[in-house]
Amino acid sequence: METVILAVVIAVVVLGAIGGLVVGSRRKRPLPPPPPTAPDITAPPAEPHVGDEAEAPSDESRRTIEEVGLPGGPAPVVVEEPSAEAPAIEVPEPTAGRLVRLRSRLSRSQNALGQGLLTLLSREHLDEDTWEEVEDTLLTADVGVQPTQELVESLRERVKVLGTRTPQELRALLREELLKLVGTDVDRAVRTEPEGRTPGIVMVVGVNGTGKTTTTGKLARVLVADGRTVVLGAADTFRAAAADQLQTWGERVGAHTVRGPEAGDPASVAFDAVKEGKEMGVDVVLIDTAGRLHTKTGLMDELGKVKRVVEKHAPVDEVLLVLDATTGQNGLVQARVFAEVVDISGIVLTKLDGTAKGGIVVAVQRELGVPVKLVGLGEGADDLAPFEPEAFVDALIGE
Ligand SMILES: Nc1nc2c(ncn2[C@@H]2O[C@H](COP(=O)(O)OP(=O)(O)OP(=O)(O)O)[C@@H](O)[C@H]2O)c(=O)[nH]1
Repeated sequence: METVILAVVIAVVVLGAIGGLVVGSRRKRPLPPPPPTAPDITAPPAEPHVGDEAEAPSDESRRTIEEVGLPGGPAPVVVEEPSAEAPAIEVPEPTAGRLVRLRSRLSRSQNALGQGLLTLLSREHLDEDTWEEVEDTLLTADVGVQPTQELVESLRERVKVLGTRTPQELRALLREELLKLVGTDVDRAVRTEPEGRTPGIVMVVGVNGTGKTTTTGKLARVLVADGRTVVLGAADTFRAAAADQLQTWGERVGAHTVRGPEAGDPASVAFDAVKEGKEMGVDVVLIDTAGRLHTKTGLMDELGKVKRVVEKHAPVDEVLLVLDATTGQNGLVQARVFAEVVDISGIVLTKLDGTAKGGIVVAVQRELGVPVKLVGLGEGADDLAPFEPEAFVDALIGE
């Protein structure tokens, strides 16, 4: 019995000791960290990095900023796309009599050339020195050597015959002689009405900055003013802004512009322009070409290519060379080079309003054997005028 009691006591003591150990060891363990609660964020969340999980996509359809109303605020406003407004189509001024209307723009040439000559010829004694001054006046106005000599010779002869001279007689004499130099019996109409087919095809060529793109745009207005329909071809693909510039000119008079990719093939734009012009049934297709530097043979060759490609449709009716009247002799050099590459059929002299060298009209015609057909007398949209020899000479000598 005593043995049993002893065994029970030992068992109780051993169990107690074990329990105490377990409890004791548990108490010594550090407390587990508290469950995470939402922290107060004071700094922006870090940027995601490569390999970070993307947020789970939400199926909820997103609302646009217009749909999210402010609490208690007004109902969301529906913003409507502004309807693209068609630009107003302008009605250009008629072309008849434009040069007469714009003749005051030739005042610089009038003072230097017309008035200069009249003053010299009115001198009582026309000695050698005076005739030399006449010659200098003509040369300074860029009339050119050969035409100057012809004019001086003729004037000397006629003044001698005339004897005493009244200002009216002198004026009439000079008018006649200048008209002879400029030429009155040439067809100066821009050829846009080929027989038996439409559209007429006009190419506009010239060196950068002569006013070529502007002239093409103004010419579209000239044609529209005369009741024709026009498609423009922006084959100046080298200068990015040229196509925009041309398109703006076209839109103003309701003319469609055919364009190509920037730096694309000018010949293909020109080809497409004529194709679209045919499909649309317009009267005239005007092609603006890149302002080629006359020293760059490759570019010049390309101009020839534009013409050849266009002629797969039909012959080009008119090739207009745009020359800046203020560049004088340099303009003549350009004219010569262009004439070698394409057959120039007409000349447009721009910026005659800004020069005293109106005599370039005579010189350039002589140089190319091609008539001046249009003259630029300002930057205004309707400042391009059909060239009329009488109105031009009258403006020079001041009626
Ligand atoms: N005063 C005056 N300015 C003109 C006349 N014709 C054109 N201009 C101006 O000349 C500048 C050059 O004209 P553009 O048409 O851009 O010249 P562009 O020859 O086409 O030049 P590229 O496209 O670079 O070949 C423009 O500021 C025109 O307004 C004119 O008859 N008189």
